Amino acid sequence: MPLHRRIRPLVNAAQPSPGHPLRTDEIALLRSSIERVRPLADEMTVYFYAILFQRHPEVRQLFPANLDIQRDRLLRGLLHLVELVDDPANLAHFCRRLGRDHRKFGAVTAHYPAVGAALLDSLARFAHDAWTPRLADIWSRAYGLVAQMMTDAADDDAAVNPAFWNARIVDHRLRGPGIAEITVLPDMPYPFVPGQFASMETPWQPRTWRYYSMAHRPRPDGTLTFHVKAATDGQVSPALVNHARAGDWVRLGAAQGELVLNPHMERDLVLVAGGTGLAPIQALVEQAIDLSEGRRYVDVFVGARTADELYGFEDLLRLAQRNHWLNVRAAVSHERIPGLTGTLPEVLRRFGPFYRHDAFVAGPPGMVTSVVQVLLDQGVPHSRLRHDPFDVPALEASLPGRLDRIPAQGVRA
Ligand SMILES: NC(=O)C1=CN([C@@H]2O[C@H](COP(=O)(O)OP(=O)(O)OC[C@H]3O[C@@H](n4cnc5c(N)ncnc54)[C@H](O)[C@@H]3O)[C@@H](O)[C@H]2O)C=CC1
Repeated sequence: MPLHRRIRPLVNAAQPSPGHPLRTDEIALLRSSIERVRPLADEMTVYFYAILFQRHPEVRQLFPANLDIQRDRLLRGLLHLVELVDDPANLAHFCRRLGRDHRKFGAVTAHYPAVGAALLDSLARFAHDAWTPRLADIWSRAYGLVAQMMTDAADDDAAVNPAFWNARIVDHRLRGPGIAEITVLPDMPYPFVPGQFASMETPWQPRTWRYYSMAHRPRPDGTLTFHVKAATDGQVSPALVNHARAGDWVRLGAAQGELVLNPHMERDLVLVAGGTGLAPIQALVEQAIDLSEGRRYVDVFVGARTADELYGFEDLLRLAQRNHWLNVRAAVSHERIPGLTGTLPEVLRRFGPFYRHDAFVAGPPGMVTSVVQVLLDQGVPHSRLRHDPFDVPALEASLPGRLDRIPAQGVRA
């Protein structure tokens, strides 16, 4: 049975049924307890992992050696779940994605109670006197529901997909300073739609997963190409750019992401790519070519810091030469070159307004935030703006209809 038919609405102020739905007053309590621990988030997450690993040492092996990013994600995930608690459809969507994605960590049903107990004990400790038996009961039911939805989704997914895909690097080429285009061949068919991304684990940082978008529509030969820039403070992307070679193996989690075209919509499109955010935008351009056949105009803006980093632009120009409805423009922000100079938000202000368009934005979080603001100022409604808060997608990726509520923020790979 599909998951959405299995879950009952979480909120039911009139008729609370024992053990399950949360009433409005209970949700308010849940939220106020989270606000209470929010300033102590760092200490609370350290404590959470400490007691979890002390009680269940076998769980430690599921996590990367360096827990810093993971710590950050736990609390953000929790905050996000609490934010969605009165929105059953989106909560189910989020838990489903989380449950499916957690399969790659080897997270089995048996671990959920251990995590839940550590979580409640941590909340109890850091909420101090605000923690009451009633609050403990509310949290316990909320956690139980989330864990149930995640395990159901994981079970459903296990019927059709592997927990992860092994993929062999078949091509590795440098496209700019510190930028590589890496093509892999998964050992089994890898389903995705253009604009989505995969999580990737490399042999150089076991159990550390980073996110990279497929730069194309699905191909007949099943290969996948990613754009990777070696972040100076990163652990995974520098290894992928500088050490990975054809013949190396990586692992991929299931495709995710909401940066996807609705094939039934025919509005004009504005697509904005900053740096390696070009990957999903290029995939959307390919799909628009398949779908549109000139039924709509597509404006693409590609931004880079320097001309050397403006890889991939010529490929787009060639596509534009063959498709009159496709316009592509590039902007360079940290160098003066003939053509467009400036940051993407500045350039979009010059070319807009795009209020009749559907807008898709991909790139560094700061750029996404400011481009989204420019588009909102130009009258693009939230409902027609799509972006993935890319650096923490499994936990905070935008949900249909909630795009306006999700901040773009995060850490570099
Ligand atoms: N689906 C998605 O949203 C995807 C996101 N990404 C993310 O894109 C980023 C790419 O990084 P790089 O290639 O190093 O980009 P970058 O730092 O070289 O910047 C690319 C462009 O964005 C502009 N920009 C950067 N920060 C800005 C800010 N705060 N305000 C306005 N404009 C700004 C730059 O001027 C330049 O035009 C990574 O963080 C990666 O995680 C990558 C692929 C897909």
